[in-house]
Amino acid sequence: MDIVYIRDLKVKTTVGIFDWERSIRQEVRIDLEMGTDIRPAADSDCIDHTLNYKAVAKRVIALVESNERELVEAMAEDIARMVMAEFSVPWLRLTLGKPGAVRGAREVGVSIERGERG
Ligand SMILES: Nc1nc2c(c(=O)[nH]1)N=C([C@H](O)[C@@H](O)CO)CN2
Repeated sequence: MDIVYIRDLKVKTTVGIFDWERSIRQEVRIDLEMGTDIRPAADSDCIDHTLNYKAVAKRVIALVESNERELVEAMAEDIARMVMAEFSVPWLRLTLGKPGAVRGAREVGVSIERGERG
């Protein structure tokens, strides 16, 4: 299986368990790897034959910007389900991080893997 990826996608959203976090928008950082077969696109050199990372990124940004969750776990699962359903992705690995959320750590968050690798 091949991978189409989006790395270091930064989006502002409302996420967190504390009252002060419910009233602000903070940045989350997303890495997304999506399983696919790139050979049809490699042979045809045509965007219609591949998983369009720009289209996926636009949907992820729209979802995260409009999403309000307490936990990064919930937000990560929302993104994974949307990508798999809307783009027919059979397998993905997603990291959702909150930069600077914990003093002394560059980033905290979750990494999840969903679906079957072909
Ligand atoms: N496993 C998690 N732990 C924590 C989360 C979370 O979403 N998942 N969230 C927080 C707070 O919102 C934190 O990010 C604020 O600094 C704490 N732990």
